[in-house]
Formats: sequence, structure tokens, C-alpha cells
Amino acid sequence: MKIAVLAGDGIGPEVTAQAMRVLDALRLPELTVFEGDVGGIAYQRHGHPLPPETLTMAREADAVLFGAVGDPACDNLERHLRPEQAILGLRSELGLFANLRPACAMPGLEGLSALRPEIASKIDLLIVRELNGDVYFGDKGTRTQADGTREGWDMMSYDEAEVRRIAHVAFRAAQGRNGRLCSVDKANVLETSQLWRDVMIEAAADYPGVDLSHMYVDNAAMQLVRAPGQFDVIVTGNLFGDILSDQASMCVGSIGLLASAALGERQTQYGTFGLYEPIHGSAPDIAGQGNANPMATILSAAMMLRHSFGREDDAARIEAAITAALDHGVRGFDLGGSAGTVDIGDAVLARL
Ligand SMILES: NC(=O)c1ccc[n+]([C@@H]2O[C@H](COP(=O)([O-])OP(=O)(O)OC[C@H]3O[C@@H](n4cnc5c(N)ncnc54)[C@H](O)[C@@H]3O)[C@@H](O)[C@H]2O)c1
Ligand SMILES: CC(C)[C@H](C(=O)O)[C@@H](O)C(=O)O
Ligand SMILES: [Mg+2]
Repeated sequence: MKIAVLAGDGIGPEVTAQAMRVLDALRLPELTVFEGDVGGIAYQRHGHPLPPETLTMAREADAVLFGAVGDPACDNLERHLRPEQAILGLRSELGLFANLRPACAMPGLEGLSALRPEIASKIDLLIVRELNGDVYFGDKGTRTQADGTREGWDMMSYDEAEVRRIAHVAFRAAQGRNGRLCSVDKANVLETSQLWRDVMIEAAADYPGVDLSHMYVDNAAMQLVRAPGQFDVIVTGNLFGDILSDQASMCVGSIGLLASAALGERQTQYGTFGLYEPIHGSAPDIAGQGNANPMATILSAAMMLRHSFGREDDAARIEAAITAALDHGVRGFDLGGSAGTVDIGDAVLARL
């Protein structure tokens, strides 16, 4: 079981270290860990945020555990050299088109959520975000017109094959949950979304047991705060999914809690190849302070054991240890507590 650990920038290495402690504690005899540079640190050391050796390491692994990338010192670099290009490059080069971002109420956090406790306690949803298309990967650029006016553009596009494959992932996820799928788009304005909606409706014919609904993204953002309990599975495009998942995190309690899996079609001898990462970024404002909440990354490691290694029992043990730690009142600074990154790692390990 080969995993490539790409810790990256800012709080990435801090939170990844705690996830690795948890994996080590499971004493999985076949686990082999490779570490690679990615993001701003890779740019500093190798002149590129995604050096070829890191991409090769990721390709040759059975799964990738990813921290975060992003470094304000790189803000003025040309776009292809910026740290964020590394995660986009990994997702596209490795064919990881399906991003699973679960958001579920956790014990004792209802009072800390941005929502009223009786509303927050009902959250149990999965965002299925398309990860290889949309404005992220369309033609883009900037130019200065003859009159000196500057212009920038990012082309939004999806073809039907791209929409169909994420539709099938989402319908299957809904089949395995409560049978409700809400497709979020902006079909009242965008051609891309009209195609998206048509393809979702076509795909629904294969899943008679799933109840498909459609919602415009502006309404979805509002409904997520008004009554998140109405959602089971949400399927949406790359940009809308990025935004709605950060929003969902505050409905649970903190962005330091939400994990994710990026999956494609490749199967290894153990399961589905995937990249696992917290939904948050490198948090430069708190990097180096030992205050970052590592729970999202620890939960991402649990998702890795489930999807890439078929170790449901170990995944469930990690999730139970997180739940038990929260139940016991362990709170990071992001949740109004005083537990640091390592304290939280200790608390989870103690319960594991
Ligand atoms: N997948 C990724 O690698 C990824 C994801 C998002 C953002 N980024 C990058 O990260 C950098 C910072 O972006 P941002 O500030 O918009 O988003 P961010 O998610 O890094 O941080 C947003 C806010 O949440 C807090 N926060 C985030 N994670 C936390 C944790 N685990 N514990 C406690 N608090 C936490 C931060 O301190 C900050 O105040 C940027 O360069 C951005 O591009 C990378
Ligand atoms: C860093 C950035 C490219 C990334 C995204 O937009 O996908 C991040 O926000 C995320 O949510 O993983
Ligand atoms: Mg994001």
C-alpha cells in the first residue's frame, strides 16, 4: 500500500503530520510512505510547484495524501508557477474528476455552527463536485486593448461526457445514501448549465430509485444556510462546488473539519486510486503557530483508507476517534477552544 504524502505549504505540513501519526498508530503492515515536495516549497526547491518527480511519485502510489498549497510570497509569479497550479495539475494529470466533500453534523458543535443549533444538527450531506472542467480548465488570459483597457477571461465549458461521468458518480452516491440528488447549476443564465441539467435528466433514467431535483446556485447557497437538512447529495460543477463546500463547512462548525476525496476511474489492487485532502487551504494567517485544526486532514486519511484501500473498519475507527474527541470537548482555536494542532492529534490518538 504505497501512499505519496504531499504536505505542501503553510499549515499543510502541520496538519498532515497529525494525520500521519494516526495512520502510523494503525500499524498497517503493508503501508509504505513516500514524501514529495509540492506548491510554493517545491517552487523554492525545484523551480516548479509540481516537479516531475512529485507527479511521478503520485502516479506510482496507490493513493495521495495532500496537505495544502498556497504561499503569499508566490502571488506575483506567472500563473503556471503559482502553488495552486500544483493541485490543479495533480487533479487533471491523474484524471481525478470526482470530488467527494461530505459535511455532517458533529457532536457538540451545533452551538458553534454559524447556524441555529436545531438547524445545524440536521446537516448530513455530500457535495459531489466535478473537478476536471469548468472555468478552472477553460481558455483563460489577460490582455491590454489598444485603448489601454485591461481585460481578463476564463472560459466556462463542459462537454456532455464530462457531465455524464460525474452524474453517474453522484447518482450512485445517492443510491448508497438517502436516494435524493440535487443538481446545482445556473441554467437560467448559463449555456453550460443548460447542458449540465439536460445530461443530469438523461442520466436519471438509469436510476429510478433516486429522486433528482434541480436548484439554481444562488438559491442553493441560501438554502444551505436556511435548511441544510433538505440536502442528501448535491452534484455541481467545479466552481460552484468549491464555494458551496466552504460554506457547508461553517454550517458544521469550521473549515478545519471537512475532508475530501478526489477520485477517478483507475483501480489499484486495493481499491480506487485517489487524492485526499482537507477542503481548506494553507492558511498563511495561522501557519507556524501550531493552532491549525488537523481534524479535516485526519478525516481525509480515513477517506483514503475507505476508498483507496478498502479498509472500512480502520476508516470508521478514525472517524469514531474524532467524534469521541469532540464529544469530550476537545476544541481547536477555530472552534473557540484552546487545543493546538498537536493536542488535537494527541486527543484523537488517545481515543483510537
Ligand atoms: N487545496 C488547497 O491546497 C487549497 C485550498 C484552498 C485554498 N488554498 C490556498 O491557500 C491559501 C490561503 O487561502 P484562503 O485564506 O483563502 O483559505 P484557507 O482555507 O487557507 O483559510 C481561510 C481561513 O480559514 C482558516 N483555516 C483554514 N484551515 C484551518 C484549519 N485547519 N484550522 C483552523 N483554521 C483554518 C484560516 O486561518 C483562514 O482564516 C491561498 O493561497 C489559496 O489559494 C489551497
Ligand atoms: C486552491 C484552489 C485551486 C482549490 C480549488 O479551487 O479547487 C481550493 O480552493 C479547493 O477547494 O481545493
Ligand atoms: Mg476551495
